[in-house]
Amino acid sequence: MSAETPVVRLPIIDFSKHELKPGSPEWDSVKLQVRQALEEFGCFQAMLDQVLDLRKPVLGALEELFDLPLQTKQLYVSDKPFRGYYGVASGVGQECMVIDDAKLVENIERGLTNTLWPQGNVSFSKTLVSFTQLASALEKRIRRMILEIFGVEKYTDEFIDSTNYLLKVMKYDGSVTGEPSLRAHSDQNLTTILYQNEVDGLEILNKDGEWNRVKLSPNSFMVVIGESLSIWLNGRLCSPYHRVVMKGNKTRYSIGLFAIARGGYRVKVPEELVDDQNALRFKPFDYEEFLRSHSTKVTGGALLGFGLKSFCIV
Ligand SMILES: O=C(O)CCC(=O)C(=O)O
Ligand SMILES: [Fe+2]
Repeated sequence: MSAETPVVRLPIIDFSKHELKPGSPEWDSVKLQVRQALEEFGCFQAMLDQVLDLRKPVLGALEELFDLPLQTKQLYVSDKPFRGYYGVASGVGQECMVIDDAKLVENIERGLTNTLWPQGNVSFSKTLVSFTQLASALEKRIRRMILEIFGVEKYTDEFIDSTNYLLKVMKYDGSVTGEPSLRAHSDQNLTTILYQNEVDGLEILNKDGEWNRVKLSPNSFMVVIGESLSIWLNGRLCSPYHRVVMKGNKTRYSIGLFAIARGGYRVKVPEELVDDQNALRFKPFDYEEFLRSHSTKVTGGALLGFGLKSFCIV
């Protein structure tokens, strides 16, 4: 079955224009492309000049990290949901590490780098921080565009200010079994920004219920809508189902920045998105409360925690 999976080329949207300021014609043109891509796929590729500059250091840092001995990687333990090293638990050759509140440079430096390299590793920290900064700036721009698309831009600052970022680095061993290395899921957070090495593996479920392999461009980040944002929009955009299936024996590395509604912030559908034609579909929720109450599992290394929509459905 797996050898036949068709390839989908997701739209590539150019974010590298320097004049890309809210209100400019360039901004409006990119916003329109974002809308079309999200309505069709729930995801797209965002092209940025700086991505190619970061490619070598980021992929190098991922290899350097996962090449460490297992005992060293296991020093990065979890004292909070999600944070930590998750290795080979799934039995499908996937390892990952999650750094919470990655927005804070100190958490990368103090939490991860200094645990794994007690003598320090400045270039490693710098690389992950650069990725985090570029990806989070892009995420904020895209969220602003999405709110404008639905005429609720007045909430942009409050919404963005209530966001935490989580950084996740992943390694997938090659496999020929056709079994997913990361099982099918939709991201439960707000939005996800992904990047990978040259080894493909990501698949998304299209509207006809068929799996498509995603061919990712080396100069672009993959942008994915999560369930929290879909709920905030009263269901207006859909979060795509996706998984990772490895083919062949090459190792895949990926890195993701996950925007998450901060604990204490109630994710609530704006009143402007509810009317006679659009009944309120979701009750307000606190994402951290959901995680706590919903026996969230980090299964196979995925940041899952299924069931957000059923948790808050009206
Ligand atoms: O490795 C990837 O590209 C996808 C990872 C993913 O979907 C996730 O961690 O939620
Ligand atoms: Fe995902």
